[in-house]
Amino acid sequence: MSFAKLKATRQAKQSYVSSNTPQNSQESSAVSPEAIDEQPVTEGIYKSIPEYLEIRTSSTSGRGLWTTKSCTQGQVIFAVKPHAAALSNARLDLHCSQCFGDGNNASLKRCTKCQAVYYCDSTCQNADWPLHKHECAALQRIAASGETSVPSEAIRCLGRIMWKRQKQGPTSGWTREVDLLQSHNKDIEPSAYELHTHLAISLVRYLGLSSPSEIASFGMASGADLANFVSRFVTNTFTVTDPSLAPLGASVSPPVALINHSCDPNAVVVFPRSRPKMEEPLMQVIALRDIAPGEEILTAYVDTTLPKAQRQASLRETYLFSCACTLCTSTLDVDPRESVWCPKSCGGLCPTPIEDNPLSRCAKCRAVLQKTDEVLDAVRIGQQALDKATGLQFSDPAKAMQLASKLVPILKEAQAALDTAVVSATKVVAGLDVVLRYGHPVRGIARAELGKLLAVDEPAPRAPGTPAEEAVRYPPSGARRLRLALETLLLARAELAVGFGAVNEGGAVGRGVREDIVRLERELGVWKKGVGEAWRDAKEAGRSG
Ligand SMILES: C[S@@+](CC[C@H](N)C(=O)[O-])C[C@H]1O[C@@H](n2cnc3c(N)ncnc32)[C@H](O)[C@@H]1O
Repeated sequence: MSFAKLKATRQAKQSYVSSNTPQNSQESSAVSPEAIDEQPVTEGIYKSIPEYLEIRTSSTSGRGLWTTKSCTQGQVIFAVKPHAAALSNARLDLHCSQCFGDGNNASLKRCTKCQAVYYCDSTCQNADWPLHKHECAALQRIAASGETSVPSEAIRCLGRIMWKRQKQGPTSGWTREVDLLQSHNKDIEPSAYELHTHLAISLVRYLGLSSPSEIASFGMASGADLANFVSRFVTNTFTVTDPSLAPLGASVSPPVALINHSCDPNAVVVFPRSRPKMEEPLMQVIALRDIAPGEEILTAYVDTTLPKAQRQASLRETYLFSCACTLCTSTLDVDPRESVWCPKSCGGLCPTPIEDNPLSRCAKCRAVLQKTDEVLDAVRIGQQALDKATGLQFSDPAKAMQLASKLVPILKEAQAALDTAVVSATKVVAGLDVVLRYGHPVRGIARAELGKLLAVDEPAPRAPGTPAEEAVRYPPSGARRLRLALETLLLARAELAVGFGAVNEGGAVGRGVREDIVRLERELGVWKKGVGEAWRDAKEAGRSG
């Protein structure tokens, strides 16, 4: 197709006609109803989006998805397989490159040609072959050139989209959806421009293109088209996660990418791994709360446990907008994301002291926060530890897993270490409860982890104290601890069923929690029986004595 024709096709795709305004709008909408002015022409595309979702366009946030029917909390609003997905380099030898599963701990089979990707079995390998045959040749070419590392997930994901669009053709629905992804090519900052240029150059090399004219075989007319394509990728890419939310790689799904952002979202995108493996990785958009007809579906693009300044900076840098959601415009005295618990334990919060203004009081009881230097140090050390742990999870997940698995035997042997871990996990859960909406998958996962820690066999359970002592002891010991573990896991299961979808039973983690609950109920039954028998024995001994 000629450049002029391509340009005309693109312009036709981007011409929008007027539409009705929505019936009503709710508080978490990214845009006010007055701002909704257009409805894009989308005939023949976005077929995976259910009929009750409408694409509407506004001058403030572009296209978005609006529901015309009520959605209930925990409902899967829609589920799609991404147009393309690629595992991160650190995950290549740990997961199947087709279904993204971990092969259920059985050994994965390596592609004998490129030696870079792995599969569960020949079924997964055959299913991936139509795309991997191009990728395999590209990876072999890159290795033969003396390059020791495999191209990044971004390049491999972009490569997959390019080969698929070559196969589908420029006018196919699949390609049109990709071409309609929002691009910020014209507005990007110089630093982002460098990143895009670097990605585009690496992509050209990966695809093995030796002249600009070869781009035409991918339905693109010029290097500028390629740069635009890269820009679209950056704005619309999603992280694929495993069922416990650990990052696995990058993906692109144009239907899901229609959803705009809010820091107080009414929906989440997760990969609960609830379907047969050939349908995975499947992205599922789940309602975090009941959503009324006429509301916009909104997800969060950034970590909403972060303070506003960090969220805004991240949104501006990658997505080029300033968020005006309910959370960002709220005038609350104290944001739990930037506060510490009241020193008098009244349940209130004190704004985190800052060096310029170390005086901080509890917003509820007005108690003054003492030792602010220590608080500032603790915040700094905590942030450094978090950055380090997150960095390791991305760069070397195998090492992160190895370190975590080394912890388990330590916890099983040292009561004090186990109790400290329980206390820390409890603080994480309490913190997440005040910053994230009920049912958010991060809350569900954290609560499941706490429940599992409480259920670990105590190496040296404490002898019971007086009822008054026991009432304030945390974590409790013995049967009280097991009961708390059970209650925590029941709460976790309920939250996971929201965040990962009710029909998915909370995804793989939710299903694991259900098994833990059954085990604990059995164990508690044994405790009860044991205690009952001990009472009976004692009574009988008393009678005969
Ligand atoms: C993944 S796309 C979302 C769909 C996009 N609106 C479209 O028309 O294709 C992300 C882009 O949408 C816009 N956007 C998303 N949420 C927004 C919001 N709350 N306010 C303003 N713009 C938003 C920004 O331009 C952002 O870079």
